[in-house]
Amino acid sequence: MDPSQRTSENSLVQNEQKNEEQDKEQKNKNILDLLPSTFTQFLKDNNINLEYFQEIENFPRYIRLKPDIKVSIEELKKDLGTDDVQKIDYLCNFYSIPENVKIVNSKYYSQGLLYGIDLSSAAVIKSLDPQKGEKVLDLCCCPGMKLCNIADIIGAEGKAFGVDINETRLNTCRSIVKKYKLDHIIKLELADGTTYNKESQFDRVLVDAECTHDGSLKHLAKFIKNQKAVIEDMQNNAKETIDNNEQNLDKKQNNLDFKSSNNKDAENPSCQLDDDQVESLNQTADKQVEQNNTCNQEETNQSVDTLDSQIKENQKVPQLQKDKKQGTEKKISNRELKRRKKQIEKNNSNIYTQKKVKKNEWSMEDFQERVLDPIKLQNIVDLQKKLLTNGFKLCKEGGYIVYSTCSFARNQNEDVVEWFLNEFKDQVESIHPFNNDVSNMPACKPGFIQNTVRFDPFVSKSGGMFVSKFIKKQKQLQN
Ligand SMILES: C[S@@+](CC[C@H](N)C(=O)[O-])C[C@H]1O[C@@H](n2cnc3c(N)ncnc32)[C@H](O)[C@@H]1O
Repeated sequence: MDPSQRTSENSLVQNEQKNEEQDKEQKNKNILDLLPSTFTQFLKDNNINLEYFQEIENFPRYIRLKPDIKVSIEELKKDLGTDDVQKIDYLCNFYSIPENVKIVNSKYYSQGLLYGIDLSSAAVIKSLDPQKGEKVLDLCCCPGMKLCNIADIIGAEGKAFGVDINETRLNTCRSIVKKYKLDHIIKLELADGTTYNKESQFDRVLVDAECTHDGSLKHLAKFIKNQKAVIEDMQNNAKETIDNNEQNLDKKQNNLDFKSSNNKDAENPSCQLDDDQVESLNQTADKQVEQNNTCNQEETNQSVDTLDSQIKENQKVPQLQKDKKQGTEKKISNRELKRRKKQIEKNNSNIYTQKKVKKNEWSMEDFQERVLDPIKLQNIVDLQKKLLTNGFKLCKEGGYIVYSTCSFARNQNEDVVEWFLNEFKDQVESIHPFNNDVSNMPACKPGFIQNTVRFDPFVSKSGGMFVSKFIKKQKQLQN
């Protein structure tokens, strides 16, 4: 190949790369537009890569089989009705399947032999590393997927204690435990994990703490999908407004033409003013489309105000017309104004507070409440510290504690670990959740401090998860 040909090929590749980057940037921008600025600030503060959100819609889902079941991958494919079943080698009896496969139709699922569980959750149990016959405590156990995983590993010679403060969730957990025929291994207790007390100490303690759940990106994916639908609705409404306004403009122009040929008074300023206002409403509707795309709460609120005063202005028009004895005009204008006002109000309803969400889906209020409310956040961090402290107390010397959350927030993760290590400096030691061996767990990345790891959609194709592990030192070894 001559050098000039090579140069042009290189520049073609470079251009393609540039285009791809621009596409990515544009996609990120679009997604950013769907999220309120407070939330995107939260993402930035916690180093949450926006590309996560591109990935979520393409996530696989994961299944785990009970350890004692011998099923070939071919049988599994047949049972699940898909050829796309991939074995995940670094997790025991673990597979990825396409997102749209409904496991409720699986015969193995109905027989209690197959679980739906996220990769990051199974990784937490791999980090806890329970052994056959051990006594293990799960201090925040509901709904119970990790607890069942523990029970499957420790077997009938072991005992798994599951504690949760929420009775309803505990009842759900109870039926899951029953379905998977693990009631002889698992003991469930309704209790506050911060004060739960047992004389005998545990070989391993899992503190999968209550958190803001912002790592549950599936919620986010649904939220974004909902927001997209809301925005599309609003765009359609705004377009309808523009079309209607244009039609009215034509009608008014015809009226005006008709009147000017019959009545000199028709060229009155109020008619002119009305047409201007139709035009200005069209512009407002255009702006509305833009604003709806921008999705900035403050801006949306501002436009409500602008439109309100616009409507008030419009309402003065019929009065002026009445003064000028334009009876028929008044009738049309009032009706038209009411319709416009209704349309504008419909368009203007704040998209973040629209309750278009179904049960189990997040609205913007859920986000605000879960992730952004500073008082709630502080309470959660306090709770996490108390749970970890009690988990530490209940663990036997030489035993292991795993602290995990499904939040990306540093203050619920690394900051809690740093506090814990400082508080119990002579009594605990942090150890790497996967023995610092990438082949043990390729699907995670280092956390912000030593011996901590993070799962995220980008590196793990899973929900977000933070994992840390400690060993409780034996007294004679403590300094
Ligand atoms: C992240 S979820 C645990 C998920 C669970 N480990 C699993 O894998 O299915 C947190 C749980 O903590 C529970 N929780 C909150 N405060 C608690 C407390 N003070 N004591 C015990 N459990 C608590 C909640 O009810 C919730 O079920």
